[in-house]
Amino acid sequence: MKLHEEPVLIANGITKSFKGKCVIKNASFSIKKNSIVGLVGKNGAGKTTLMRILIGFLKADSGSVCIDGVVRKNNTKTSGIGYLTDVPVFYEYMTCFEYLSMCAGLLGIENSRIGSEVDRFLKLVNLENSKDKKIKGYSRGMKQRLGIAQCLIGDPKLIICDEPMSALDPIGREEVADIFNNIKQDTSILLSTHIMSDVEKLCDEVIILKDGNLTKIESLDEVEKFSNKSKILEIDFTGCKKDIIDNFELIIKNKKITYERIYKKFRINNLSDQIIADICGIFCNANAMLMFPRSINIIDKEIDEFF
Ligand SMILES: Nc1ncnc2c1ncn2[C@@H]1O[C@H](COP(=O)(O)OP(=O)(O)OP(=O)(O)O)[C@@H](O)[C@H]1O
Repeated sequence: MKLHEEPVLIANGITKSFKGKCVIKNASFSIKKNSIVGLVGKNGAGKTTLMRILIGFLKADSGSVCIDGVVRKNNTKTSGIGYLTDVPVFYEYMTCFEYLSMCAGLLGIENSRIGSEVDRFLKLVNLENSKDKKIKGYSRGMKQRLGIAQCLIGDPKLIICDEPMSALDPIGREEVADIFNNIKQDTSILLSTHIMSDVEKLCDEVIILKDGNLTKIESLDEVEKFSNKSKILEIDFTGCKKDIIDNFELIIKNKKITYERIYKKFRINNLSDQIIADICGIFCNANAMLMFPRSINIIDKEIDEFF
């Protein structure tokens, strides 16, 4: 999809310190319409702090935030942005329909429109069949989808989601990813995450926070390269004969692939398309060489190892 070039958010020179420690240093960036932007960084990098400043829950020491063309004063809350915390809390004795209706009312939607509006959001997050169940019976994934519906009320131009997929199982993560891909036609999304495969699957751009400094990756190609750097290809020859394993090692050495060997396991960092093609090529000929590893896996590095 071609991204619309007009930014929905422009942050300029955001700086924030806590007790003399600078967590965000002079950060400037923008978020385009119809885009999904990942915010990544290790624990304590300042992701939540930055998101809270953008939404207006926290005052920056300096800098400005402009939402959809309107510059927000430093300490005012912002309309036009929805916010989903990492662990959303609901009135669990309510049904999801009742809860969203209450939120819609509090946000000033006219009574006559609340029912149809809530149904529209429930459809977007695939909860229409559970709308009359009490929230306390919801799974973690359903609660997360309810949280997304809540922050879509009022059709904000941007939603900001703190670790929206971290606590979910793979199916829950897929469901949330599908929802994000559907709603980005109308709403840009800034999401923080520790999960690099989610970044690769979802994000058009990535903001990296490290030591208070912000850098941004702005093309899909670069996002893919960045995400590849976060992966390790692990080839496990446990149970295989030593000469077969040594032969494999010789082949990858000749191909100048950098690797780490731990007894019968190989770990290959900094994956590229070329390396993946080379490894596939080797195993296409595996039959002739009787080279059958026990497993070949692509795994995500721990976020702290990556940064
Ligand atoms: N209200 C506060 N008072 C003092 N220090 C704070 C406050 N809020 C955050 N910090 C500090 O600022 C730094 C950044 O915290 P923040 O929660 O923004 O990081 P994060 O990237 O969201 O981390 P995580 O991935 O663990 O959620 C941390 O060192 C944290 O201890």
